[in-house]
Amino acid sequence: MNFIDYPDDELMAVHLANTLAGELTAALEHKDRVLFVVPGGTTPGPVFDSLCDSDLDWSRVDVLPSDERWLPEVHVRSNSRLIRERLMVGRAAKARFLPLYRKSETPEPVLAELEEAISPALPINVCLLGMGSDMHTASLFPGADNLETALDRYGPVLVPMRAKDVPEPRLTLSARVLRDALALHVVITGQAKKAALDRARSLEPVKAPVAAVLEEATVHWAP
Ligand SMILES: O=C1O[C@H](COP(=O)(O)O)[C@@H](O)[C@H](O)[C@H]1O
Repeated sequence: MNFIDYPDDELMAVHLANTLAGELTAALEHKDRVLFVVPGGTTPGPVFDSLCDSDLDWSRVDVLPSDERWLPEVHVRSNSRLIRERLMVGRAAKARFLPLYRKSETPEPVLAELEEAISPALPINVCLLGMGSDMHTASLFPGADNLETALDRYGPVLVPMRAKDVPEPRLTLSARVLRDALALHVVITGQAKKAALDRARSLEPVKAPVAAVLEEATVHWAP
């Protein structure tokens, strides 16, 4: 794991956005289309604000959420909504969005359809993840019903997930797919998440799911 700490979150957003733009540009030199995975939640907004006007060929970038809260896209908690409103604007509006949601009460009936839509775009070229202070990343939550499947090294691409205290069903990329990303970053802010990261480094992924991706990752932290 590589760890970068920044004096504040504004500097982190700008620096991280530059890093991601550089990696996307480099990937576009070798591939026709590149796959960029991004998180939802509260942390990545400022990174998206800085990244969306980067001068790169967004028309050849596929943007895929790391996980989705099973809610209509108009819902304020929808990860897709955040990504569309904060990342896929300005120059980045030309990117193609690969949703992890279809209109259905639960993820299971549309799982195969979604997996079929995203599998041809794999592996991930550039991946940005968030982390909760409970040590979850994407929707790999400690104690979640399908965590074992999602952590399996031969596991599927997508895994539906339900966890205590998580208000809606989730759909998440599996640890295997995230770990296979050619460039992998985790962005976190605040002392509580720094303490959670330190704790996760000495735990098994089944207790601290973020540990499943840390070895390959660069973690960006600001107070
Ligand atoms: O529920 C989720 O949480 C994580 C972390 O979110 P944050 O609000 O603490 O930044 C996020 O990375 C994930 O995409 C989201 O579904």
